[in-house]
Amino acid sequence: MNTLLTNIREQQPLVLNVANFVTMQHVADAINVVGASPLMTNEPQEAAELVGISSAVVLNIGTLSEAQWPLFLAVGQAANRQNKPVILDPVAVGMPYRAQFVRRLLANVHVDIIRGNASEIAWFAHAEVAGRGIDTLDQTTHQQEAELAAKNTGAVIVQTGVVDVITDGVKTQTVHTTSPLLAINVGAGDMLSGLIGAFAAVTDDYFAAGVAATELFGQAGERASAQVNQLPGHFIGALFNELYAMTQVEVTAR
Ligand SMILES: Nc1ncnc2c1ncn2[C@@H]1O[C@H](COP(=O)(O)OP(=O)(O)OP(=O)(O)O)[C@@H](O)[C@H]1O
Ligand SMILES: Cc1ncsc1CCO
Ligand SMILES: [Mg+2]
Repeated sequence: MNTLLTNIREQQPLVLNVANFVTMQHVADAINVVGASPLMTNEPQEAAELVGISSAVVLNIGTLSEAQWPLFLAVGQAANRQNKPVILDPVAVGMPYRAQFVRRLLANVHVDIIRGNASEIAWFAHAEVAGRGIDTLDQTTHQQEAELAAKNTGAVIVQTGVVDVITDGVKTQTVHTTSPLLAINVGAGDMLSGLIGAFAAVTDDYFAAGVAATELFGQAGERASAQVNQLPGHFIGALFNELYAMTQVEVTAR
């Protein structure tokens, strides 16, 4: 039994998000259906007080602007001061502006978990991968890059793709759920990053949080894909239904 999921249902931790404006609603819904409580923020002045009532912080750079630098800094530093886990989703970090923003962020904020696709994680391994055609790399290379990214950053890395790789640079675990609809759903990665926040909110073991969230999300994605006969237009509702159902089973099975 996934005891972390039970902990989420019982504690209903608040997960604070600096979200992107494309997938914000889906991220809030995903966090909500597994039993945690989402809160989105866009005001640096309230960072300390919102972090104070939160159990994890998710920073997503999807629709970044320089005006948001004080927000990222205030929320990240408040989380560090208050010992709350910080999860980073480095959307398109290979692009130069985003790259220097993330470099600045990592110089000022300790990040506990980074969740990205293979191209994004490769940037943390090498810091020079824009347009490198990373998808042609084989899985062994992906895993080595995830481990190198973990060593470079000191963060647990959750690298998503056909196979998901979770590593702290020493121990590594792979998750083999296969859901093509997850791959094409805009925001699947953002939702997973939010769920990792929900799991990191209930344990200090961020490796375990990364594994549990990735397994849950992958399994829900597989079930939802089957439910809708692989039709993308019906997928998101089915995904929330399956995430919710799996959470209910976990709790009633106690
Ligand atoms: N080729 C694939 N086959 C099956 N599942 C995949 C594939 N690629 C990604 N996934 C799954 O999709 C989810 C999101 O991962 P992905 O790597 O697409 O994130 P992302 O690129 O950040 O997505 P987004 O930007 O849309 O949020 C993960 O659960 C991952 O396991
Ligand atoms: C499409 C898109 N553009 C910026 S963020 C985002 C959602 C995927 O992360
Ligand atoms: Mg993404």
